[in-house]
Amino acid sequence: MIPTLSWRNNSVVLLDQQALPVEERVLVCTRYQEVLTAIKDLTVRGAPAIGVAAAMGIALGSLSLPADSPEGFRKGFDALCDQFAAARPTAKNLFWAIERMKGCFAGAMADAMTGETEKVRQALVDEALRMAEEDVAINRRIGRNGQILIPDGARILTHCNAGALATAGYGTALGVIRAARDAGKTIQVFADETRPVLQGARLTAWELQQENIPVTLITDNMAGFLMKQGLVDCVLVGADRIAANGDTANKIGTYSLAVLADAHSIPFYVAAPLSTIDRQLSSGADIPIEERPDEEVLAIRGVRIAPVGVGVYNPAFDVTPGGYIEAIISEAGVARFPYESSLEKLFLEPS
Ligand SMILES: CSC[C@H]1O[C@H](OP(=O)(O)O)[C@H](O)[C@@H]1O
Repeated sequence: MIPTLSWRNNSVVLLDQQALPVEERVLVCTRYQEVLTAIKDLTVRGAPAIGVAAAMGIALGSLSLPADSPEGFRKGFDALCDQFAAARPTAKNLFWAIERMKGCFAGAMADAMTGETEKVRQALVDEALRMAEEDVAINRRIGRNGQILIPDGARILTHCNAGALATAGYGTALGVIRAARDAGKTIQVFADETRPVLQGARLTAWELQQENIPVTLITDNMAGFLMKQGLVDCVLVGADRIAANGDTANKIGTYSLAVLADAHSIPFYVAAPLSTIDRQLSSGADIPIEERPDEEVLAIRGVRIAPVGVGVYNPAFDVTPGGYIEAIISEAGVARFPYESSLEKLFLEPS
């Protein structure tokens, strides 16, 4: 599979996720503005992936920053970071990645002050590439930690795409599925199509098919009936921002799945790197929820499915209270309710 994102000849190469599954094509970004647009229009999407994409975009933008003065160079860098911070509001990983790039810049400031801006530019590129590499390793650890929860023969329902396409590789929720398969377990996946942008139908179904992982596509409104028939053993999803008490923002429709799973006594798991956890947020009440363009609801691939002029509400995420979540799987280990303490332990005493 073409990598979700990569750095090639001072350009950011993105697998164009708007074109999948019909066409596998890449977008070669030679200017940071192209990366910024790609994040906004979901050419690249998924919490960890947009973090790494922003890091690469900032590194790309730094290559053309005017360096006639250290102050001007720093102001230009800060403006780059601000633009990427405004791209999408919900995924904590985006802001975590930007802070990491700022830390790298601060660490190289001595070089910037002496006009060694080429060293700073290279340090930023190296940091972005390191983040991409680390993300895949983190996802493999999430997979190992999570697959223990997956019984042989499990029938897993997932929502949206929390796979290699949502990360720098391997995936979070789909990373757990890959790890369970690699542990020799027989699994099958039910993928919610995930209206309105259809990440499940277009991306998860495609991604799992690439690896011959059995996947059955369902529409979002079928999940409850599937559970009632006893056809789901667990629900496994990704996350975009997790509050200190475990309240989790994820793709719209996740909360509905959690309530349905609770009603049918089906375990509901969240898989996410520690960079998704917002330790400053005591609950999910203040997680910013992105509202996206009406067109995403009014049409599918450009074909209008609703009358002109109808009102539209298009929140891209919802928040699942921590009490509905059986376990949160990270690279540092598995946290269980109550999350105020168990999540903090992951930061302090990784297993
Ligand atoms: C591994 S995080 C993936 C996460 O991001 C998705 O949102 P979007 O496709 O809008 O970026 C969705 O919430 C996934 O669970």
